[in-house]
Amino acid sequence: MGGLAIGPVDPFGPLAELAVRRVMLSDLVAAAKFGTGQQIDDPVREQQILDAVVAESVRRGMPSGPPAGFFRAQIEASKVVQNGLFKRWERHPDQRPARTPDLATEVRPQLDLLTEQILGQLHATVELWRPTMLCGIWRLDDIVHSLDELHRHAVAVSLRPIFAS
Ligand SMILES: C=C(O[C@@H]1C=C(C(=O)O)C=C[C@H]1O)C(=O)O
Repeated sequence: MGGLAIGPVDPFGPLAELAVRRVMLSDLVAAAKFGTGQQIDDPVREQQILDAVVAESVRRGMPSGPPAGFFRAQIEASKVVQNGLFKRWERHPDQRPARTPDLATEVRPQLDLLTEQILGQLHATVELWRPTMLCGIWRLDDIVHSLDELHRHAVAVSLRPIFAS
């Protein structure tokens, strides 16, 4: 997972790291859609993801509410990045991606793999969940210091469900 500095004692560290990776993958999603004129929002795909998350949580014998909430936050965060990058690329054509990755064959399979890994980490931390949030003790600053403002904001959105306020 490359160089992200998260304390080894933090049980939510791997989950946070996966959420950051999903946020960063949104750049590829945005490039795929920008290059083909596709809409950012895909409610059908979102519902498929949430339905699969609920089904897999039930299959694993976990409550499905927190996982669904966590994935809703991941989807919101992805759209923060995609909307931000679309605006950036419209304003600055020189910053547009050089390549248009294929959403179905290249990008979504990576998202699907992260979904499985995130569900695994949610399962691994199930004993630590609280009624309203999954209280984390890791340092957000350590994860996001190298990111630009847009991606920092998106990470904050993605981690709201596990960030103790
Ligand atoms: C990431 C995508 O874009 C949006 C965000 C989604 C997500 O984060 O999983 C799903 C559907 C889209 O509304 C995508 O289309 O795959």
